[in-house]
Amino acid sequence: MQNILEVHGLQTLYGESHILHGVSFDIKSGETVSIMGRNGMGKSTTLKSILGIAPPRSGSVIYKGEDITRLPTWKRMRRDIAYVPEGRGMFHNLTVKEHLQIAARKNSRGDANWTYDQVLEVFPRLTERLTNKGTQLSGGEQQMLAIGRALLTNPDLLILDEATEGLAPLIRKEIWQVIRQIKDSGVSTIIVDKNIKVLNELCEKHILIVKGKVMFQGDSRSLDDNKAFIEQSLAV
Ligand SMILES: Nc1ncnc2c1ncn2[C@@H]1O[C@H](COP(=O)(O)OP(=O)(O)OP(=O)(O)O)[C@@H](O)[C@H]1O
Repeated sequence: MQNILEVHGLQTLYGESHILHGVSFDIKSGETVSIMGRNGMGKSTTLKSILGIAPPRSGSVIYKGEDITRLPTWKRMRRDIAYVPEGRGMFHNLTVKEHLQIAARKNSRGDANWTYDQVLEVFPRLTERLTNKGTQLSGGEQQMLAIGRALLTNPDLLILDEATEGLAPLIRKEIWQVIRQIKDSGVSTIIVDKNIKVLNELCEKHILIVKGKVMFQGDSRSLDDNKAFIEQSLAV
């Protein structure tokens, strides 16, 4: 299988603060990959470097064989990368329906595998909220809307930061079910989350970041073999 993404030696700084110290990994097409790590270790910064929101000082991001390290974020999005950030970014003046309608587009190949109706089918809760403003939704509904919006761009690579953080158990369960459906639809996905159990079962590959360095990468079997070390690295 071909790599959809290769990240080589990312060194990323915010001003004088050196956050990423040579982060490298790759993702095969269709793979679902977890990024784990304690708070403040550089998970979101890794995602932001891939997206061009926090461009690395050195290192490279290769997407579908093309070096996109210096491309502006919007051009990466036009290459079918979608991002669901922490905090979700809803507009207070737009309804759920409008959020979804504005996001919907074919991808760069002209495909529209995810449609407005399909998104409502996987997130029936949103159907009941179509006329509500984005910011009137509960945290879980906002997360569903954020994922729905991302899907409607028909991405090849979906990046989810803190997909289930702070949500009620039942809502988490619904979101994990949808992430499973996204996986089954063949979209390559990067998920930052803290739930090792679900990630272990869902993802083919796992990456552990500690203080801006990749301290572990491997498949679920290897994750099991290194469980003690990984749990220790995630313990607060
Ligand atoms: N815009 C910024 N300016 C300066 N420092 C930042 C900025 N964003 C993040 N940082 C710092 O960079 C470090 C890594 O943050 P990052 O958000 O990548 O961590 P994380 O592993 O995603 O953790 P969390 O789960 O808390 O988001 C932290 O020390 C954080 O305070």
